[in-house]
Amino acid sequence: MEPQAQQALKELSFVPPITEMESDVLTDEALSFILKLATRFAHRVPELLEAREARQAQFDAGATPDFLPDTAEIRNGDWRIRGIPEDLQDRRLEITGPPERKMVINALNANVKVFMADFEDSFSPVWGPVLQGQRNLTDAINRTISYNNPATGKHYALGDDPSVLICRVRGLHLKEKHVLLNGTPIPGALLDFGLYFFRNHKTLLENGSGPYFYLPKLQAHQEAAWWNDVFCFAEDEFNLSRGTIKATVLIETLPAVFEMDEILHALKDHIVALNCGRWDYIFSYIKTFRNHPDRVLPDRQVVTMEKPFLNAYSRLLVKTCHHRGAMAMGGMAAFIPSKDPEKNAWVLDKINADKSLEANNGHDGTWVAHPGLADTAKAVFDAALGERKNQLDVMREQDAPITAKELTEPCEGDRTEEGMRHNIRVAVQYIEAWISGNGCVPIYGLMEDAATAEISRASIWQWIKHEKPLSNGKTVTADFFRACLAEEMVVLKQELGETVFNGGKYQQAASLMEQLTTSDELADFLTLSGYELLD
Ligand SMILES: CC(=O)SCCNC(=O)CCNC(=O)[C@H](O)C(C)(C)COP(=O)(O)OP(=O)(O)OC[C@H]1O[C@@H](n2cnc3c(N)ncnc32)[C@H](O)[C@@H]1OP(=O)(O)O
Ligand SMILES: O=CC(=O)O
Ligand SMILES: [Mg+2]
Repeated sequence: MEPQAQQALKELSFVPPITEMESDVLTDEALSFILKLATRFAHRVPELLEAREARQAQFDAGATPDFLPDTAEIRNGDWRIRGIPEDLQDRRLEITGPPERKMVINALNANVKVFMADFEDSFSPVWGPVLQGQRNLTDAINRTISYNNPATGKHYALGDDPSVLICRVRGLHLKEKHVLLNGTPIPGALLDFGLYFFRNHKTLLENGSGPYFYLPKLQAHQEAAWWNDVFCFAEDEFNLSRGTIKATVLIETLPAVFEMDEILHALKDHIVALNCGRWDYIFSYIKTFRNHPDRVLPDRQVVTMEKPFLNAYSRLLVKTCHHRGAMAMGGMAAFIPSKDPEKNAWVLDKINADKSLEANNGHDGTWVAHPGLADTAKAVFDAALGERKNQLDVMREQDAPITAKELTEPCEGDRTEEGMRHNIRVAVQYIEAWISGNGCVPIYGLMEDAATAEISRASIWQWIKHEKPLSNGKTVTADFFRACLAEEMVVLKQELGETVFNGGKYQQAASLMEQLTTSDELADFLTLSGYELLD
């Protein structure tokens, strides 16, 4: 064993210890690289997270987010990002999904340009699947991936022209409790990044692609600078030229929308795009304004991209990106196909409307959650782009300036008892799935993942906090919520059937939901308490 690898095994520890079965992914050489990353960068993450808290304390005291006075020079400066590789020039349609074996093959074969393999919102980071996800992606990159479905006998293999692969790593708030550096769990983001980069960068580059990443849930440009340091270190370590790693940053927190120029600037050698992660963004609006009674959101169903604060976010993202030569990706409509043809036609109409709004705002591409939506979404962007690969040329100067007031506009709409009860059933079912190891599930015809479920549970917390009246005159209190939760558990048992209900972790999910919803402080992420319940 190389001396460096021996060192890695001394300083990193594993709980439980690495098994023979895991040593194909956790090789000595891979661990040596993870150790270098963790030693150099892990200690800066708590500082970044503390800065988030300090900022939130100001919002809690009544401040509202705004553009930063100290970085006006960056916003006013004349600079552009380094550039966009050929295989990322056309991103009109991207499919997303957790890195499960069948899903990876289906996504790479779908009628899309890019597959975002997701270790974040749609993934429950159980240790085994974290490692299996890495194996699946490496097999996909090596073009050796295949899968036999034992239930149907169907064989899955890659087609001739797989889509471009981008890996979304975990957010900075999530630790990987199975890997410790001097006794402290390392950031999940560093493990996901380190393994994917180490295992695949060479083959990706030989295949004419590259190590491409989606970075989720950033709240400040200092976090982008941290990622830039990680990327520079990784490139230097493997003698790769600056800018080999390419990143797309999700703008999915309210503070980050005020720092888009700064984020692009901090990562300018590496960044190629920003993306409107609308679900986390809505969740972040709730979190940021948790103490602001005038900014309590209505029923989740009415908070659509047509609402002024969300439309302003999409338009400002397009404008900022195009000004700097970066692509502006749209986000996810949560609808998924239905087996009922009439319902499915309705779903496709919704997809068409949502994607048309994005294309008209100037986005260069968008996301779908399911291959059955790909043709519809792609047709919208095909029509908008014409002969072009993207619409980087669209500047929409008529949008200037988009103000802080527009971005933080209160959102009109009803708060209903049915909306609240619906949120309870969705959140309980999603939490149950997540703590059982499944990060993305269809519930009542919608794709639910960590970001969408956060909205469901945080909305109720906010309604309780501000004792909001519902459209039927009742007031939302903790006791009222508890009574509704008990009743909705009975409904869920009926809907799911006794066998599924009793065989699942629904009681555990309900008690986590109760704890999250009635606590004095709004918990940062449901996945933090959820992770304590995971293997
Ligand atoms: C807020 C955000 O962050 S959005 C991004 C994160 N969220 C996601 O990535 C959602 C990804 N989507 C999914 O996980 C799934 O579509 C779900 C869970 C919503 C529904 O999945 P299923 O219940 O399996 O759907 P369904 O039964 O209709 O699937 C039909 C086929 O499509 C495949 N499929 C469904 N979604 C996807 C996908 N996203 N990528 C690739 N294939 C998919 C299924 O594997 C299945 O394949 P098969 O016919 O070969 O067996
Ligand atoms: O990650 C995407 C989102 O909408 O959240
Ligand atoms: Mg998200």
